[in-house]
Order: sequence, then C-alpha cells, then structure tokens
Amino acid sequence: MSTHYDAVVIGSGQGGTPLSMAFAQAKKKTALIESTHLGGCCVNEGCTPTKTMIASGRVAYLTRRGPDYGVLNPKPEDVRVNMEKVRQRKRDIVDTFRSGSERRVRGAGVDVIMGSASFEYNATLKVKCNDGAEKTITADQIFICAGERPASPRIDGFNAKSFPPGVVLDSTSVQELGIIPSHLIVVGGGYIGLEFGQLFRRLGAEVTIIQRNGQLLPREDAEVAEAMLKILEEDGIKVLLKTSPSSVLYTGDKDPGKAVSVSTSGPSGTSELKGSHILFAAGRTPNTDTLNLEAAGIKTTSRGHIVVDQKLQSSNPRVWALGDIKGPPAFTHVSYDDFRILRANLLEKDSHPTALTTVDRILPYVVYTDPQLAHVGLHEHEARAKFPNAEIQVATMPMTYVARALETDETRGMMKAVIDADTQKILGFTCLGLEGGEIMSVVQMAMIAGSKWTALRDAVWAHPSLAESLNNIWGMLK
Ligand SMILES: Cc1cc2nc3c(=O)[nH]c(=O)nc-3n(C[C@H](O)[C@H](O)[C@H](O)COP(=O)(O)OP(=O)(O)OC[C@H]3O[C@@H](n4cnc5c(N)ncnc54)[C@H](O)[C@@H]3O)c2cc1C
Ligand SMILES: NC(=O)c1ccc[n+]([C@@H]2O[C@H](COP(=O)([O-])OP(=O)(O)OC[C@H]3O[C@@H](n4cnc5c(N)ncnc54)[C@H](O)[C@@H]3O)[C@@H](O)[C@H]2O)c1
Repeated sequence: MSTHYDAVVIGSGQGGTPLSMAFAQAKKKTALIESTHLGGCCVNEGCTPTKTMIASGRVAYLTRRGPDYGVLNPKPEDVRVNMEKVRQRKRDIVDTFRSGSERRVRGAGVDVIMGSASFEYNATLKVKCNDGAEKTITADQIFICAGERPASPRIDGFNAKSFPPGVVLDSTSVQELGIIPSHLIVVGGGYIGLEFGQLFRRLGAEVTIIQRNGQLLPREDAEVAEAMLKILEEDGIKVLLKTSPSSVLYTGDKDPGKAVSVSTSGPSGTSELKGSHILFAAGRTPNTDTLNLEAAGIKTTSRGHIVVDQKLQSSNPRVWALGDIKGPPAFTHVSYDDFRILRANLLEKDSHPTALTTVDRILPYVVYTDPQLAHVGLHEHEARAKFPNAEIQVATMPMTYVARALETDETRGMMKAVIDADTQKILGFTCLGLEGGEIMSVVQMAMIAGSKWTALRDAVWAHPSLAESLNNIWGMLK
C-alpha cells in the first residue's frame, strides 16, 4: 500500500519547512519527511545554538575588558564561565525555536512523517519511520532539502572509537560539552573553525587552529584574512597555516590536557601538539549518500551535491532541490531564498508571470566572530577575474577611523569596498568590524537598489552611527 501526495518535502531544512507549509496552505496534500528533528541544522545545531553560545563568549570578553572602560570589578583574571549554564541557555533557545517550528508546520496542515526517506523509483519514496514502520509514498512533486553533515576526518590510522567519549568533536557534539576544554585543537580555519575557536578561547580554553590553506577563510581577499588572523592571535589563539594533521592519536596520558596527540605537517616540517579535545571543522558532506538518487535518475556532482538548474529543478523533472544539498554557498538565507523561488514559480504563477531564478542573486554572509566578518557581492579578486577589462577601484579603511568604534573601544578590523569606476556601481563590500553585519546590510540595500557609491558618500547618516562610516570610506578609493 502506498500513500499519494501532491507534494512531498524531504528534510525540514530552512527552505523545506516553509515550502511544505506553503503547499499545504495552497490546499495541496503535503508531507514533510524528517529523520531527526524539525527545524533542520540551522535551528538545532547550526546558526541558532552557535550564535546563542557566542553571545556568552562576548559577555566573558567584555567582562574581562571591564577595566578598559573604567569598570574595575571583577578583576579580568577572576572571570570564570559556567559551561553548564552556557549550554542550558543554548538548549533552551533551541527548544523554543524548534517547538515554534513544529507548531507552525503542524498548524498549516502538513503531514509530518518522522523517518528517513530514500528513492525507490522516479517519484516513489520508501520511508523508514523512526517508530520502526516502513511506508511507501508517491508524489506529483518532490523537494529535497536534506542538507549536509560534518565531513568525517580523512587521516591515516585515525580511529575516533579509540578515544574516550566527548574528546573527538564535530560542530554538533562540541555544543554539548558541559566543561571548558583545557586545550581545544581545531582542524579547519573556515567559518565553523573560527566561530568555535574564538568562542572557546573566550570561554577560557587554550585554542590552536590548524588550517591547511595559506590563509584563514580562503575565499576572502588576502588582506581581510590577514586582519582576521591578527585579531585571533591578539585574542591568544595559536593559528598554524599551511598545516594539516598527519596523525591524531589518544595518548592515555593521566593529564587530560594531553589526551590528544596531533602530528602536523606544515611549512617548518613535522611537529607534535598535545591537547585535551579535538574539533574537526574541515567542511561538510551532503546527505545524498542515503537517498538512492540513482533510482530516480537524479544527477549529483563529484562532491555528491544534487545538480539543479536555475529554477532548482533536478535532472528528474518531478524533483527539485533546495538549500545546502545542491552545493555552495551553504547559508540559511540561501535555502530560504530557494524556497521563495519555488513558491513563486510553482504556487504563485499569477503574481509572478516571469519565473524567478537563482541567477545574479546578491548574496551576503556574516561570520560571527567578534568583530563580525560580513560580506556582500564580489571580493576584489573575484571582481578582477569576472571583469578583466573593467576599471575596478577599491577603498579600504581601518575601523580606527570610525568614530563609533573609537567611542566603544572596539576598533579592530577594516572595511573594504569594490566598485566599477565606469558605472560607479558597488560590486562588493566587506566589513570586518564592530556590527559588521549591520553595516554590510546598508551597503547591500544600495546594491539592491542599483545605487551608485556616490549615493552612500552623499547621504546624511545619523551621527555617530556605524553607517556614518559610509560617508568617509570613499576618500580611500584607489
Ligand atoms: C555550526 C554551524 C553554524 C552555522 N551558522 C550559520 C549562520 O550563522 N548563518 C547561516 O546562514 N548559516 C549558518 N550555518 C549553515 C546553515 O545551518 C545551513 O546553511 C542551513 O541550515 C541549510 O539548511 P538546509 O535547508 O539546506 O537544510 P538543513 O537545515 O541542513 O536541514 C536538513 C534536514 O534534512 C534532514 N534529513 C537529512 N537526510 C534525510 C532523509 N534521508 N530523510 C529525511 N530527512 C533527512 C536532516 O535531519 C535535517 O533536519 C551554520 C552551520 C553550522 C553547522
Ligand atoms: N556564520 C555563518 O554563516 C556560518 C557559520 C558556520 C558555517 N557556515 C556554513 O557551513 C559551511 C561549512 O563550514 P566549515 O567551516 O566546516 O567549512 P569551510 O569549507 O568553510 O572551511 C573548512 C576549512 O577547513 C580547511 N581544511 C580542510 N581540510 C583540512 C585539513 N585536513 N587540515 C586542515 N584544514 C583543513 C579548509 O582549508 C577550509 O578553510 C560554510 O562554508 C558555511 O557555508 C556558515
């Protein structure tokens, strides 16, 4: 016996959840199949919990800096963190977000099926339900929003099972630590490595980041990555560039701070590091390996992401993919925008006579280090590669030029704008600085409106707002 639906969504990701609700609200018989928990990665183990914990890290940082502001008690060295309380605060916020999501989905009339889906044939799915039952489901339209998971470490001889529980960590398990590691070794200098590395340093751990690439955050322009490196080193984090772990072993040492031994190979040869915990943050793997996509003729890339066209349709015309599972960039707001594209094209054709696509989306992101690293549009190196014949101009300004940053004594970082000199259009903007995400969003608005950079230079911004710096940065244009 199989059950037929108008629409089935696999995975309660950031695009999949609202899409299932939109189909149900359009009176389509809709199911949402979720293997683990509603809300997906973002709510349960991604954005929500990490930004909640990062807020605790910032309070610890500012408390230690009290004397810089004339706040003399407590002494910086006396600041201690209760990790169980930090974790509980995180759990409470995740619970609130997740239960809100559950209420909204069920309230919209979606059939929620808790279990793992895989394809049997063209548009036929088998679901292994979490209660042990098996279901066969067919659908007119299937949407895959099943996301990614932490990539497994690929290190010769490494065996996570040879370590005591809670010593080898990924981006999910690290959030459940009830203690502060004495020395956390982080493999990977990308978004996840930097956010957790700085967080645990602020909570009180010694932190070493091992990064294979020659710079942190390899997509950034070099001077931005260097400014980030300087900030993290000022915070007391040790960063090893052009370095990879060649072996990771459990030592059995009585001193828990020396439980993990990591041999590294880097520019100055091989060396050994000892730490209490190791966090693998070296990329994520798409959850396509258990979906049996070949049975439905759905093509994937060499890295396992689902191949889709500009309207998110896969090589099977009855199947679409949204969010991380279709490949980078992997952000919540991208998955949510994928949902908007599908809703417009499949449910709101009357109000969207021209189909929406993923082409030329102006995409921002924010790395929630402190200060934040925010970016929108093209980096300088991307702009020069994309428009080799254009006159590209660049303005960079240190945050020490920003009055508001000086007043709050948070002047670390820089801003950088990239423009096309002929059209005066803004091609990209980066702010590694205090509330960088909010400043970047102001520039993003100008880019959406198609404004010239001169509009920002000539605008009257409130004094002393951070946005006011958008009057001044253009004086640095070269
Ligand atoms: C630590 C961390 C911090 C992050 N911070 C940010 C941030 O600050 N800002 C930001 O924009 N992005 C952030 N991200 C990325 C963001 O979480 C993802 O881009 C976003 O969650 C992608 O959503 P998605 O819609 O692709 O699917 P996901 O949110 O990944 O959801 C996929 C769902 O599918 C389910 N699933 C998988 N396989 C099956 C199956 N076979 N059957 C049924 N269900 C299945 C999974 O259980 C999961 O619930 C972070 C990620 C991590 C790991
Ligand atoms: N604030 C945010 O928006 C946010 C936060 C966290 C994650 N994310 C999303 O999740 C994605 C995954 O994050 P991530 O940090 O795991 O991946 P990533 O791909 O961004 O970074 C992984 C880093 O690990 C390095 N690396 C790979 N193998 C290594 C090895 N063997 N030894 C040392 N270094 C190695 C790479 O050079 C790379 O810089 C991000 O790309 C982003 O899209 C977003």
